[in-house]
Amino acid sequence: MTSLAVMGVGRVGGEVAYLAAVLGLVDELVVYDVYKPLLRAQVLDLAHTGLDVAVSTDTEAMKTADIFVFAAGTPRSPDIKTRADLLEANLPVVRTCCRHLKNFAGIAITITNPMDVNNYGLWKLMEIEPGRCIGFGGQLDSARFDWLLHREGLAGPAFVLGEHGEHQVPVFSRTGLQVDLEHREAILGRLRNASMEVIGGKGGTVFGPAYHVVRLISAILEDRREVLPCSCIVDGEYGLSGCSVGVPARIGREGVAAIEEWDLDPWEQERMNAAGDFIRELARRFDD
Ligand SMILES: NC(=O)c1ccc[n+]([C@@H]2O[C@H](COP(=O)([O-])OP(=O)(O)OC[C@H]3O[C@@H](n4cnc5c(N)ncnc54)[C@H](O)[C@@H]3O)[C@@H](O)[C@H]2O)c1
Ligand SMILES: O=C(O)C[C@H](O)C(=O)O
Repeated sequence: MTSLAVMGVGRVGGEVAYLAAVLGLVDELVVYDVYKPLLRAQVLDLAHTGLDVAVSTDTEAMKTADIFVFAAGTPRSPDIKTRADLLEANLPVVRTCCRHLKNFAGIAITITNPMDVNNYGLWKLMEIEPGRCIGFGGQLDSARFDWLLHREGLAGPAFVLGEHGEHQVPVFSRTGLQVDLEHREAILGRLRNASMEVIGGKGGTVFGPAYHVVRLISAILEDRREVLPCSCIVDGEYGLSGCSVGVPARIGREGVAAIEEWDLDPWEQERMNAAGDFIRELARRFDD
């Protein structure tokens, strides 16, 4: 019996629950949303698929789920410039939702922005092992990086580390491509803005995040030990600590089985340092 708990079943949380059910990844869904009409609608809509998946709204049952997905809170609208600007709105949501998940025994996945900061907050508030708290965003940024490279007729392994935000770090040194610094900055600029056109056009990003979150869930449940760019609580890796930041993580049934230490070039390491400093400063809010 595999159980997936989803806190916040709006655009992304709802789609993750639906996809996990459709793909037969889980036997049970435990869903919750503070907005009761939406919660009721999502439960009914899932039931009307006729899929053989039990759906519950019992938050107590979240504590024993195999995977807990945190997607509750405010998303960006076009007038909210950066994901970090969501901290004031979403910090109380993290605090409220995690209060009753102390010592959660499964794997937690943070989606809500600012994701890296919130993943650190989830880890602190839930008091679980660092490797069982995974922040989602790097896979999506990497898919966007790959898409941008292809549009320029370039191709190569595309990974994005660092912050899921303004301080993201596309790892050009692993692409096998010679991209000069000016061109790197131009691509980084496009990466930073990649989601805004979607948000402006349809209210929020859905397909991209939900697809990659479900890939992450399946990597965990199937113990694939695949290397995925995820936000992890670091302890000296890449010279960073005291924060959760995007790094290449080997993902398996226990969560983060290992963090890979890649050789970064100076342009990349400088940006990793800036990402760590930026996230660490914001994450202090969870140290109170
Ligand atoms: N990490 C990523 O790659 C990524 C991708 C997409 C969206 N996001 C982030 O995920 C979050 C959700 O985005 P969305 O588009 O699904 O938003 P949404 O508004 O559609 O859904 C959020 C849901 O959270 C619920 N909620 C708010 N406070 C709650 C609480 N205290 N308890 C339970 N539920 C609560 C709301 O009622 C709403 O239904 C946002 O912060 C967004 O920026 C992150
Ligand atoms: O950009 C956002 O605010 C949503 C999400 O983090 C995304 O990258 O799609």
